Amino acid sequence: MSVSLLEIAQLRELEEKYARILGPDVLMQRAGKAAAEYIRELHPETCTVTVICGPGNNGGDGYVCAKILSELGYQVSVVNVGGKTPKTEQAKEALAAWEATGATIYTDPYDTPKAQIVVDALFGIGQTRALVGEYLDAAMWFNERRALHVSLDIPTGLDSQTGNWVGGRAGCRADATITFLSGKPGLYTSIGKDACGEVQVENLGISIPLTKINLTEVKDFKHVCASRTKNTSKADYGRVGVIGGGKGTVGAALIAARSALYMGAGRVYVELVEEKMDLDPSVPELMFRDKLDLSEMDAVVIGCGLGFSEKAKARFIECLQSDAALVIDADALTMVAGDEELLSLVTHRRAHTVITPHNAEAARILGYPLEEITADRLNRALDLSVLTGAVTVLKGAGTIVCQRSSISWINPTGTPALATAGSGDTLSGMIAAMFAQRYELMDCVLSAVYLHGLAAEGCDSGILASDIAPTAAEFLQALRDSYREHFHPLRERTDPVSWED
Ligand SMILES: NC(=O)C1=CN([C@@H]2O[C@H](COP(=O)(O)OP(=O)(O)OC[C@H]3O[C@@H](n4cnc5c(N)ncnc54)[C@H](O)[C@@H]3O)[C@@H](O)[C@H]2O)[C@@H](O)CC1
Ligand SMILES: Nc1ncnc2c1ncn2[C@@H]1O[C@H](COP(=O)(O)OP(=O)(O)O)[C@@H](O)[C@H]1O
Ligand SMILES: [K+]
Repeated sequence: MSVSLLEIAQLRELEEKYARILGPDVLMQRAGKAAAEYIRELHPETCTVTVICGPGNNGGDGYVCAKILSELGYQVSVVNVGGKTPKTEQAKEALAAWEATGATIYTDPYDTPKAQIVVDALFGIGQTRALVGEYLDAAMWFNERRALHVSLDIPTGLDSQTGNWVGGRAGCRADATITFLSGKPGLYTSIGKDACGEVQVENLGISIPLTKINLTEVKDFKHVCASRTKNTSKADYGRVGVIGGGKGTVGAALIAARSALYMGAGRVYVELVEEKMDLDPSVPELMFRDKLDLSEMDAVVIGCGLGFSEKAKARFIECLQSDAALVIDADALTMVAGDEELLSLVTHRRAHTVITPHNAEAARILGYPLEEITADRLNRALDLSVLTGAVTVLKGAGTIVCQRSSISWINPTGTPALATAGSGDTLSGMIAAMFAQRYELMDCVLSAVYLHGLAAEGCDSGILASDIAPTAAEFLQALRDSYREHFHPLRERTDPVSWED
């Protein structure tokens, strides 16, 4: 099962339920304690800490955390930013408990002594409007410190749903975020990827319900991680066809095709609509056809470097009418934008269909300005799946995978090293390879997206698109080794991945 990411309404519901069951302040006490323990893990040696607290329950968490850290021997300064009375009873009590220690309460962080750790407890999921005044100043103070920056629940200013800044106003940037009850979608996509630093989820001893938004984990595609049976041949791993080859962009189809081979497709064929090639000397395993017999293909990738010629469009229509699993990428996506006939063919497909737009392609298909996509990538991915009936892979930092049933996954892997020409083509080839090997629909998509991202972990740049699939294949092998080890009846369980549900 995936890791659930809860939306605000679901978090509020849980909060109310457990306030009734456990008492109103128990979750805040647990959150503050978990935060203090997390900070101790990050910096076991006692040191100077400044906690900046806002007017709501996030601030309450901050007061509880401050008191526990102080009891652990850290030298803690606390700021009640703006000096107002907290808005909730629990937060008032938490402030009173800190005051009872006799420590100074600051109202302006600039008055506090220098600290090695700064803790952001300004706002959490209750922030509804852009930061202004003393709160904005406090967030700027936080960012300016040369210290370890820790945010409680979410970095102040971040929209926990979309991963954008509330009201477009930048807030706190943390090195580490401890988030309570469950992960939230905004921590794992868009600006959230930068603002949170390392994310630690602390469920506060509460059982978290399954939800429609998940963070992908390896267990979500464990069937792909099972070893192949030995008595097999290439016929068991299917045929992938890649159709591209617009003038000057042959490479895109070759990259996709090569990736499909690395990810285990039995045979891979290439059809170039405008160009002619019989052999790719760097990948002689690829086979070239003037026109693929679509009925022989298990999976087809169309769009990578395809161009927009009449011939390309006619071929796209034939693919849409075929029974092959189809990955629609790049130029084919642009063709669909504003073309009712093509869109209708997409929606009427019976075989598996995946669309892999980046934000700009998503904007074209939906007919929205780009900003409306980036403002809420999760909901726009859902719009795309509803419009097309296809599984949507909305690419970018925190790629979103979404089904029409409105179940979504945010992919946790990937780095800016993937922001290089051709890496999307690689992903399309990888997805098609999984289809050719006849895994279940979501196993195919989630595994390809996850492994594609994993291949770039630890790098900011310096990766060529054609290097991604070979590295992803190595990671897949490591997962298969771990899986086999785990389920081997005679071996000790030492593998790092937990495979049980
Ligand atoms: N959901 C839960 O079950 C738990 C929540 N806890 C904490 O409680 C937080 C949520 O608490 P709250 O609902 O009090 O929310 P916040 O602490 O985020 O504060 C919201 C308050 O600030 C006001 N506000 C919003 N934006 C503002 C702005 N830009 N300038 C000034 N005021 C603004 C709101 O009107 C509201 O009164 C969570 O993020 C978490 O830290 C934890 O204590 C433990 C459990
Ligand atoms: N900053 C980033 N962090 C994580 N993944 C990224 C980042 N930038 C790009 N990617 C990934 O790289 C790929 C780029 O695809 P795309 O934009 O279609 O490139 P191309 O058209 O050159 O093939 C996508 O899988 C996307 O999710
Ligand atoms: K916060």
